[in-house]
Amino acid sequence: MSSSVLKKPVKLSCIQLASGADKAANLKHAASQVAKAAQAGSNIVVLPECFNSPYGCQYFPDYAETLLPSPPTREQSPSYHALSAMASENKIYLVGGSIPEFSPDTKKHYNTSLIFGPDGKLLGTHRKVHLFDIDIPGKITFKESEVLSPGNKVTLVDLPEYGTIAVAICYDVRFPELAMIAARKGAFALIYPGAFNLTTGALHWKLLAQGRAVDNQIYVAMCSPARDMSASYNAWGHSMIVDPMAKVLVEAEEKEAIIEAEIEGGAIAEARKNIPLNTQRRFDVYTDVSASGVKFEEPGL
Ligand SMILES: NC(=O)CC(=O)C(=O)O
Repeated sequence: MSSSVLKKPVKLSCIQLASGADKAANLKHAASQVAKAAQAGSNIVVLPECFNSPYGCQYFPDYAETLLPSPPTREQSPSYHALSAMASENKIYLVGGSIPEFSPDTKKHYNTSLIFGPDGKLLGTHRKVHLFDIDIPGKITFKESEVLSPGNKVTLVDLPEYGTIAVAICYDVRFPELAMIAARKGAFALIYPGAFNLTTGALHWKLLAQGRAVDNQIYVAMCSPARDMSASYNAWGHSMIVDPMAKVLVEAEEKEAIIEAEIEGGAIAEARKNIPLNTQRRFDVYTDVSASGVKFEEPGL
């Protein structure tokens, strides 16, 4: 793999958005923050997990939108149309965080990210593959699988001017295989809209961002909602962009913020030249999980 994984330098930003219960207000607010990031020069903009709703199993069905048939009508998915307009009006690539989705085909709910190009066209979708089911007694219990179903593919999205990004959602960051496959397939950045909490955020958020970066010698962006202590789920915040040597280039605090960093292919090439993991792997000792049987496409989403 060479430096050409990122064709030219690009400004990447994460919007650590403050969202509430009013979906229309959330969409309007997201639009104003995306415009701000674009005016400041960002070409790739990322929103957080469940940016249009509160985060929690009790909310997913009420906030869910229908994305099929594609494109959906405005009634079926106001968020799809709002995100498409944010991308086209600002001429940016937009990783639209995630939204709760209901599929009329499968009759199931998903946690889904929509990725749009500068012309407002949908470039890709990712349904959260690994659902957030944890139980840390006395701290946090969460069971997304009570309401949501998992996606079933690795998501790589081609941004013609720049190269390929991988998009996954929050808990997906804990699974190194997914990141490894995306990096071996040529992604220049792993982008995770996410919403860790005060327990796991303090322990693992930064560690995982740096871990995925150093394992794969790749940029990593993790984009959280702003922390709201009056909400039922308190997001960790601390959105960050990490470079291919695992250095944190920029990190938000807890409150609403836009963080941005210029990223460039030379840093990926240099990391891979100086520490040449890509030529030192021992596939005679262990299996290359990226070599076969990887699912990239999901018909109709
Ligand atoms: N919210 C998530 O999906 C994941 C999370 O908070 C964690 O892994 O911790």
